[in-house]
Amino acid sequence: MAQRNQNNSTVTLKDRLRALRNLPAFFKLVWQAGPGMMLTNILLRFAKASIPFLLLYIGKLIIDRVVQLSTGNALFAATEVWKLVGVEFALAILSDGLTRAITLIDSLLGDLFANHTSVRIMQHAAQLDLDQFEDAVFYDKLERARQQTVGRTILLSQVMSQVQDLITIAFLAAGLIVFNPWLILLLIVTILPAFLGESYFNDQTYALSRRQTPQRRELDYLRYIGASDETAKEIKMFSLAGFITDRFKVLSDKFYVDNKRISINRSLWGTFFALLGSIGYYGAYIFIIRQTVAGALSIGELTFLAGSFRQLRTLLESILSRFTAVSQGAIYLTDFFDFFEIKPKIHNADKPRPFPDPIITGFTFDNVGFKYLHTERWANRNLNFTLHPNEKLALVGENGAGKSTLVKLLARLYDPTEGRILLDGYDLREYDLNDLRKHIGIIFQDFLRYQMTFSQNIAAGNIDEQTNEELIKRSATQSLADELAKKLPGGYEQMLGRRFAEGVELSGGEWQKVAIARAYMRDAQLIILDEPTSALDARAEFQVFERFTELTRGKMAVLISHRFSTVRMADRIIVLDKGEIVEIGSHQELLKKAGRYAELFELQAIGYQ
Ligand SMILES: Nc1ncnc2c1ncn2[C@@H]1O[C@H](COP(=O)(O)OP(=O)(O)OP(=O)(O)O)[C@@H](O)[C@H]1O
Repeated sequence: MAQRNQNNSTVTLKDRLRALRNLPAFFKLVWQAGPGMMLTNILLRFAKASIPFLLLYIGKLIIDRVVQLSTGNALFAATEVWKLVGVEFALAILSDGLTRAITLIDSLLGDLFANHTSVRIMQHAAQLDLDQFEDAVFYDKLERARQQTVGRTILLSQVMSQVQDLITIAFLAAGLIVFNPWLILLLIVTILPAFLGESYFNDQTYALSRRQTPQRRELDYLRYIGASDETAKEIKMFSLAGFITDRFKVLSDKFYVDNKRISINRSLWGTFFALLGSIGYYGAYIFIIRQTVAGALSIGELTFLAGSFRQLRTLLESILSRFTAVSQGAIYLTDFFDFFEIKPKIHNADKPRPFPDPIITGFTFDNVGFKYLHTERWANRNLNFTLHPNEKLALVGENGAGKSTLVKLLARLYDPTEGRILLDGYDLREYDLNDLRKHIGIIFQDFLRYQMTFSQNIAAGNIDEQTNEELIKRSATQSLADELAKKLPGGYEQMLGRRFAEGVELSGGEWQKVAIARAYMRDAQLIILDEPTSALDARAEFQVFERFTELTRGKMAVLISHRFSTVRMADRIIVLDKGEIVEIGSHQELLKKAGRYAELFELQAIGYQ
């Protein structure tokens, strides 16, 4: 793919020409979106390309015959003129029909292309790593790629029209060359300034649009927090609406001013260049008239040549300005293809090791350390421990101690920055990523509240089983969500959330029960619960964990919780501080040790008194 310096927003002619190399890949995508339609489009455009020349030529024949008939010099019958008029009429109708058919197919193909590429973007985004989603540069690329799905459909008709116009020009130019090749030169000289002006302003627009990407994302974000069901509560209570709309206004006004400056310049220069074009045309026109008056041309030839010249001018002008638009489109395409060039760092081993079922020795952290992208601080460091089969491990520590990071490493959402995690003695990276994830059931503290049905919210834990009502019901029963379903008017088919019609909003704890059911949807060997019970009332949490212990018997489990009543149920507890393990042992052992755990435990006990 054409590459360009990401930090440099100015575009050279070389960049433009290089960007044209994106076109074959682009057309391949269009072809994949709708092969039949693309072929029809090409054929129709070929047919349409020949019509302007035919119309002019038949016009010339008609005029010459009419002149001869009117001066009484005709050597043919008057009906011949009517036949020609009939042919011209048929061609005019055909031309109109072709234009409509082409426009229709362009727009249908455009829709297909937009759908096809949106799906491709979603598929590709799904393969990428979590840390790529946490990177602003990545979001800029994603945003630009998304813009291309709709924006580029116009490129398709532009390139096709370009080819069509080139064919029409070839026909018309052949006629002019026979008469006087200098006219063609005159034509090009008068049009060139317009072309250069057009390309200059396109460069400016593109550079501006690139510079504006982060602000455009900010505008989208402001639009979202300014008016959405998830944000309305807080925005109202903190009276943030004014703050948000002011920021929106400042940004959008700046957009407006920047765009206005370019648009005005473009339109002033455009007027001047159009004037040059008109001077060229009338120069040629005068020349043709003089030739006709001198008797070197017939009246029919006069109309044919003047018509050809006028049409050529329009066509050349649009071809040249379209060239800048096409190369511009091709440059935007670089952004689109750049997005597909982003490859996940976390991927499958070439020959993955078969996943152990059952796991024999467990997961071993061997001096594991991890730093998030673009940060200098270690979120986890010097982690050395083994999670044994059948073991229930709890992670405790203050906010930011590195608990969630540890479980994300375990699930290979990130790979360690140093050290390694072993599963049954082999690096986690040697196993198939899908196998690993299939054997892990994980519920995050910031789990998703899908604006879908109750049943789909649970099936999300194992979407292959989305029609397995029995499994869904059993999982719901295990997480106490089943009682909730009984209270909902739509039962398991109840739409949840407020975003769509007839949706019912749940309380924080109710959502957690639904989310926990997802963990039971798969027969995972390791279940991780990252604080999903924080909003449950004391009785519900006790019941959830009582069942959890029962249901995960024979399995490995990792729990993150700030409630010691829950934590103490674990076989072993790891106490983390600033990313490192400070203590490890059972509840009793750690209490006896009278260290950090005992201190935190005491603090909570005092709080409950
Ligand atoms: N996506 C991220 N990018 C950069 N830094 C992060 C990211 N997620 C977490 N951190 C940082 O890593 C450190 C550990 O965070 P982590 O979420 O693992 O803590 P935690 O112990 O789970 O905290 P809590 O109890 O508040 O959930 C924190 O200092 C946090 O700021």
